[in-house]
Amino acid sequence: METNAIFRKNYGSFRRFFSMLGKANLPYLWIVGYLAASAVIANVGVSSTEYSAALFAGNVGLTAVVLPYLFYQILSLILSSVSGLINNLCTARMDRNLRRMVWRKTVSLPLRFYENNNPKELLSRITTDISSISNLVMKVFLPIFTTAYASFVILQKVSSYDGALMWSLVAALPVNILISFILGRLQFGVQDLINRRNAELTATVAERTNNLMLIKSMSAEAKEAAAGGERMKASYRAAGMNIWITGTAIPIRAIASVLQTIVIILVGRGYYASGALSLTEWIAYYGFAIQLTNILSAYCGYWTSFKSAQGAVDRVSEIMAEPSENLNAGSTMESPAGGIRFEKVDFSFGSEPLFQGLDLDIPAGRITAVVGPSGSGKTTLLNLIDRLYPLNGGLIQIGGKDTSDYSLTSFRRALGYVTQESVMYAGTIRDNLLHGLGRTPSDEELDEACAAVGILDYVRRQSLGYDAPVGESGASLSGGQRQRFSVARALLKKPDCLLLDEATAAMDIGGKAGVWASIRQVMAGKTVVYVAHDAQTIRNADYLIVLRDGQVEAAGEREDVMASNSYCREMMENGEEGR
Ligand SMILES: Nc1ncnc2c1ncn2[C@@H]1O[C@H](COP(=O)(O)OP(=O)(O)OP(=O)(O)O)[C@@H](O)[C@H]1O
Repeated sequence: METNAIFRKNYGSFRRFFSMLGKANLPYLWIVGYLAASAVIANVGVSSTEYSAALFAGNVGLTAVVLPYLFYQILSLILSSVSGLINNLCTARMDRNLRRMVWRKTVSLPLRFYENNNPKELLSRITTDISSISNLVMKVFLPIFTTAYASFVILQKVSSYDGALMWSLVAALPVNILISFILGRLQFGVQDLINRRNAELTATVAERTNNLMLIKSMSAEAKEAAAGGERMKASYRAAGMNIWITGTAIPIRAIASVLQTIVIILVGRGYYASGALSLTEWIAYYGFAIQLTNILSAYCGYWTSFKSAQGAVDRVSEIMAEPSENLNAGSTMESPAGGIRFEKVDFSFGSEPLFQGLDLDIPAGRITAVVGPSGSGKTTLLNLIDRLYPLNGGLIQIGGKDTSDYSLTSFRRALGYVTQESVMYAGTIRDNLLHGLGRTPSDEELDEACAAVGILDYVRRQSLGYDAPVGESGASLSGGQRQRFSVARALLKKPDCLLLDEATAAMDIGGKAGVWASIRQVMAGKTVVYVAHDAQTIRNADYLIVLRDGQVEAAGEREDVMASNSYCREMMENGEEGR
């Protein structure tokens, strides 16, 4: 999306970029090794050029010229291979470290961040953009030093032949630099466009492959194929522009290089003709001048990478500059026992407020159902209790203490929360049950939790038991089975406060009853808050809260509210009819 905050056009934030690099734990030792190897290569290159000049000037003495020439040639070859290897290793390590850093940041950003930025586009941040940044460091920033040193060594040598010659050579060099600079600016714009188009394509493919079932059930294959095709066409167009610009740049650079060579010859020939240079020096001068041109042309090619990476730098450093959730600030929540109180809570997702001055009491040690029409704010209420979003105003207390006083990590660990989606990851049943648990329970304890939610028989039927894979996002499980494992995972936390968002909605009637009997038993004397949509589930509550448009319409003992509240009565009547 062009309007996406990640893509805001705000280039040039190098302070943020260097602060990001500072945190990335770069492979400094390898970098020093690369710089040292480059310095040695520069000096070896000078010796090698001088011996080759002597050789081609007719000095063919075996020990004085030929053997040293061969020695420096071979040494230069070996050192160039080693330095190339180190450079590639550095780039790979930098990729790894930067990806780790951005990924750590990504998972620690507040949910609010993802309201404004498409999470799927972050895939490209972690893949393509990080590669551009590693390239930028290894192919642009470090070569500033290696190129400068190599140029210095060469110019120093030329000036040892004749100082004026050295300055004439320096004056002749900027032709190539100017051309590369102009081409670099052109390529930057196109490369940035390619990155954005690829990010959009990745986001589309990731989202659609997650929802293949919907696409098939809606017979939307042709429409989705066409929509994906449009994204691919946009990527292709951007790549096509890049190919044209790069294709045009090659002959322009070649012409510039020929012109440069002519200028070099014109500059040096006068010195040779006047006898200021010997034949060997004249050949060496030519070799040095060509080397210098090649070094600077290559560096100006890196400048193109620099311009291309600027967009990536901006996007990634913007993510890194986003404030993370402060997970560890505050006191440690030992046990969220006690009633939950909302005091004048204000909350909104956008400009429209969802809750305004919401006051609400959820009793301790009892089972409370939250009901209400779709969109009335039930899920958000649970999310706010779990502190997944910061409040705009007011406070939420548990047991008389402001929940924001506790560290987020200890607070969320102490609460059990089964969300509406029953999220499962690719992995084994055990991986999913232990996710975020912070301890390794015995198989007996796992059996107990699975028996409580009626899924133990299923586990026993698997030849691998708890080590059976569940497929991508739990694809090999039914909706009801996913919910049972999700509830088991929450029960294994042994929470003093359990939040359930339609956590039994996909289960059969008998299964629901069994799971609720277990929840009542396991959570006896502890606080349970759940969102319910159907008559059967409502019956499991002791206490009932009816939400409507972000307001509490009714709250009290279940029987009282069911008898007095029109929404509940209607719900029960529909529920009875349905059975
Ligand atoms: N991440 C979000 N970004 C923006 N608006 C949101 C977000 N989540 C919920 N909303 C809006 O907040 C309101 C309350 O949503 P919520 O999911 O809490 O309702 P609900 O009562 O749980 O609904 P349902 O019974 O359908 O699950 C809705 O208008 C919804 O559109």
